[in-house]
Amino acid sequence: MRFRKIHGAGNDFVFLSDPAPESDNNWAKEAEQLCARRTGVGADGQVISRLISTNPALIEVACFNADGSTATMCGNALRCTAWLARQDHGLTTMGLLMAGVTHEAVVSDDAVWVTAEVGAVQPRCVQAVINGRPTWFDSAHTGTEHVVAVVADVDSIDTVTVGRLIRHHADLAPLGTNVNFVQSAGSQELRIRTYERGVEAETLSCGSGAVAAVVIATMRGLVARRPVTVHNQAGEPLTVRPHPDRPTRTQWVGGPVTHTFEGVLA
Ligand SMILES: N[C@H](CCC[C@H](N)C(=O)O)C(=O)O
Repeated sequence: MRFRKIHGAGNDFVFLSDPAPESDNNWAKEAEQLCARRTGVGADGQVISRLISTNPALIEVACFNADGSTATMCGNALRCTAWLARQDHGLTTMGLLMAGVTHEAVVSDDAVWVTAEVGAVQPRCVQAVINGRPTWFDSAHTGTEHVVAVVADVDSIDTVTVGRLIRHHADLAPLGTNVNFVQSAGSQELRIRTYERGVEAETLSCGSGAVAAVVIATMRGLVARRPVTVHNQAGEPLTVRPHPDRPTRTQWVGGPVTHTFEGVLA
């Protein structure tokens, strides 16, 4: 089977596009094997995409985390899927159906944009001591579980240690959460670091995490309800902006997509 390796602002995926309908693969197990950094292709996740209609253009997307768990939303995987849909099918606008939710997508030459739906927000849902300072995390559901802590300096955080602590916090069981650390970086600019559930590590960027960060940063008065640049560990910022028709419910997240290599699975 052919695969393509693509990253969305540093969040990397193994893509299997339009697999034969009769293939009865155990995708979760396949994801675990293919995402392994030493013994597989190496990725944060595996994405299976299928064009299910051309008019209107609709693509079904399934995303598995590196540990084989299912991601109900992955902004960067959706952005990469949309980029591929332009390559493969010449589509520049389309719907992307993931975990029962249809996301809008727009592909331009310099960025790929997808929508994220914003659900429940809960201020101060869990606390941790970070560098000796008790710090609250607010939660924001952006298609998947995210918590966000506003901190003075994201570089000073041991993201893996604190991330794991919060990800496994008893109050957030059994689902757990992705964990974001956010810092104000000027007018309409944030810096972010994300510990991702399912990868169980810090990733270089996270689309739904960037959206959660902007939702919480807006609530906390760090940014206004206008486009926000979110600087990540990849050095390839994502931009988050409110959907003009439903600014409180839906955000667009956009940024670069890079096709790095492709091959055939042995
Ligand atoms: N990196 C992804 C999020 C993956 C979410 C996943 N870690 C989970 O919650 O299962 C993004 O760009 O939105």
